[in-house]
Formats: sequence, structure tokens, C-alpha cells
Amino acid sequence: MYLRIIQLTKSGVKKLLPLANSVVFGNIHRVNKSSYNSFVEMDKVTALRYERLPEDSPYVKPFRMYYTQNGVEKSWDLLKVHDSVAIIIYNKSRQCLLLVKQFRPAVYHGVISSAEGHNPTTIDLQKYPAQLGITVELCAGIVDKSKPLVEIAKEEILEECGYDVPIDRIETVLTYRSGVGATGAQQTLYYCEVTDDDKVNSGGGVDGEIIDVVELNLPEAQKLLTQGAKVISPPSCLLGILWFLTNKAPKQ
Ligand SMILES: O=c1ccn([C@@H]2O[C@H](COP(=O)(O)OP(=O)(O)O[C@H]3O[C@H](CO)[C@@H](O)[C@H](O)[C@H]3O)[C@@H](O)[C@H]2O)c(=O)[nH]1
Repeated sequence: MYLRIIQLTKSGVKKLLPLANSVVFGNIHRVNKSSYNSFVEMDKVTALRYERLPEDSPYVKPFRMYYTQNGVEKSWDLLKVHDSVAIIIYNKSRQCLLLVKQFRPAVYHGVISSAEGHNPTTIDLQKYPAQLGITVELCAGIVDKSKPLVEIAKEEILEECGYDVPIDRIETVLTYRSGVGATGAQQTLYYCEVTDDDKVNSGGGVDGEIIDVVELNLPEAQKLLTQGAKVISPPSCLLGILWFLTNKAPKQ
């Protein structure tokens, strides 16, 4: 199923912009250029279309599980996705949390589904600018190789944020399951303190990723968790910030 992008504007444009503007992270400054040249920006999204998921996807495998519970036959539709690691990174030199910003197709699709009230099959990029799908998250990575999880965390800190740290400085925090309705994937959360001396490059991701590193000072981190804050960030990021503020943040 191929679908083309429609180019028109309707009254919905103005209605959506406040959503983007309300993101608390909006004022946080970018500290690296992405790994691409300066002409490439993550919100330059064009030629968007949908296709049915091929069976050989290396990232997502859908299937239906059948089972009997307490004598009642049931089924559940599932997605097998990779487990992952995520790292709360605190830069002691700069007294800030390091987060990453990137365009997330699934979030973009979700934002539009919520706004339209149904699953879209075409997307008007004028009406829904790509910024709507840009998240701020913990540095993270999928477990798609056979290596100790802490090694994968170390690699992600280097690839995404540009800090080279030994694994003995990466502390395990928690392991939990995300997407309990559809994926049940495991994420292992780590904590790592860095200094400016650990920085070896500007980060930004590998293999075509376009990732910006952003710094969040502690008042900004506090503000993020205030009642009614509206952010486009995964729960793991909010949990990580809350854990940091509770357990590690220097007393103000
Ligand atoms: O359909 C896909 C899916 C992934 N990728 C690539 O696969 C890699 C995955 O990126 P990685 O940085 O390893 O993981 P994340 O995308 O950051 O996702 C992890 O971190 C997120 C934030 O905590 C969690 O929500 C996710 O479940 C978890 O997998 C990247 O190169 C992507 O570009 C694709 O190219 N196509």
C-alpha cells in the first residue's frame, strides 16, 4: 500500500502549533551539531509514505498469541521488539543532565492519530510539521548484539553524546518492562556521571542517525516534572529525571 503526501493547509494548522510550543524542553539549547553537515536538520522530513510492514523487519515482529486463562480462551496481539538500555547522564563540570533530541516517526504518527482521532494513511506535512515528532529522551539504544548490556550503554554514550567513559563508571539503576500492552520489552536503566574531560567528539549518532545532544539544568529538570507539564518524551526519560533528582542531584 503506497500513499502519497498531500500538500494543503487547513484550519488545523494553528490548532496544533500550541502543542509543539508547550513542550517544556522547547527552550533547551542544542550543544552539538548533528553528525551530518550543517545543511542537514532533523526536521527536514519529506516524501513521507506508508507501506505494510514486511515480514523480515529487523526491528518489529507482529504476531498473535492464543492462550487459555482460568478456562477462558483468549488471544493477544503482540509486537516483538528489541530490549534496550537507557542512560541518565549527568555532566558534573556543567551541572546538567545530557539528553538527546531526535525525530521519532512513531511519535509523529501518534501525535497525528491523536489529533485526527483515527489512524492516518496520508500525512499533510504542511499541517503537521515534523517538529511535532521530535522528542527529548535519555541516551538509549537497542540490544541487537550479543554483548553485556553495560557495554552497549557505554557505546551509546559515546555514539550519541560523544563522551568516552569506562564501564566501571556506569551504574545500574533499574530494569523494567515497557509497552506492557503490546511489546513487554525490557529496558535497563543506567546512571553515569561525566565531566568535560570525557568528551571526545560531538556525538550525534551513527549510521545515518540525526541526533542532537541537549543539556538540561536542574531547575529545568524540576520544571519538567511539575503538575500539568506537557512533554513529548517517553516515560523512561521522565523516570530517569525523577530518579536523578531523588537520588543524585546536588542539593540546591
Ligand atoms: O524501523 C526502524 C527502527 C530503528 N531503526 C534504527 O535502529 C537504530 C535504533 O536506535 P537505538 O539508538 O539503538 O535505539 P532507540 O531508537 O534510541 O530506542 C531505544 O530507546 C528508546 C528510549 O528509551 C526506547 O523507547 C526504545 O524502546 C529503545 O529501543 C537506529 O539507528 C534507528 O535509526 C531503523 O532504522 N528503522
